Amino acid sequence: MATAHIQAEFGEIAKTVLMPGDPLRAKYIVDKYLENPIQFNSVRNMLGYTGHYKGKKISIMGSGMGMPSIGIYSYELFSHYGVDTIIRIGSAGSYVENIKIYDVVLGNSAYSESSYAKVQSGYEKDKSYPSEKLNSYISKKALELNISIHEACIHSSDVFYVKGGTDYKKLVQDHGCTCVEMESFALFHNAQVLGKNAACLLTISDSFITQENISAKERQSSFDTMMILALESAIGFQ
Ligand SMILES: O=P(O)(O)O[C@H]1O[C@H](CO)[C@@H](O)[C@H]1O
Ligand SMILES: O=c1cc[nH]c(=O)[nH]1
Repeated sequence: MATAHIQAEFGEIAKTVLMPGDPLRAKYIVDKYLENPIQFNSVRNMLGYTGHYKGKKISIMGSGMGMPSIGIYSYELFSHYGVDTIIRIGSAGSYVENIKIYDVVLGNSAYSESSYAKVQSGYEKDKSYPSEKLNSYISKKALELNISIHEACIHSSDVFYVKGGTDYKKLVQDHGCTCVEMESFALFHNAQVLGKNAACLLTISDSFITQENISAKERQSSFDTMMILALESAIGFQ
């Protein structure tokens, strides 16, 4: 039965879902990599599809931007549709010199100022964590595919435009954050409370160090290295 945000019937969504923030990034991956895709969601234009990659069933769905949005979709996927594993595939801004534009980061923790986890279940800490088993699988897969990744702490921010600019050096120094995005703290938390698996792969689209950034079109359709790592990890981990 449908939810208020996802129109799919039970069984139409695979056990493993890849989630970019951008629904058009979801469509790009589906068009390029999936066999026989079927669209299961168009509510609010949050496009979701199920198809096959190398013969294995997999779903790809946009999460929207920010923790409230991925909080809703990931919760419904895990608790209502029987999804076991979500791998976020996002863009991020680098806070450190050695993580450069187009580098791929695998989050080993997410620091946040957000109240998401406290409101959701009373969790008071400011870091949440991915599934260890899933992360170590992705890490092994990256080695096997000769894809270089940084395993690092992510800053999950509620605010894209910070007055006066983000004090990123303080976030690096005080919390070990290496890059910023806006969803993984909530995704990791939902997976934790529901006993499911979550991980977050990011491609660097902006650098706080060099001020470089890539276009909206590139954020939609140029993250193939991360996409291949996510697809290969998803089908192997199932
Ligand atoms: O490219 P996505 O996956 O949306 O991720 C990042 O991009 C958006 C901001 O531009 C935020 O959602 C942030 O987390
Ligand atoms: O949240 C984000 C995502 C990409 N780039 C940023 O600077 N912040």
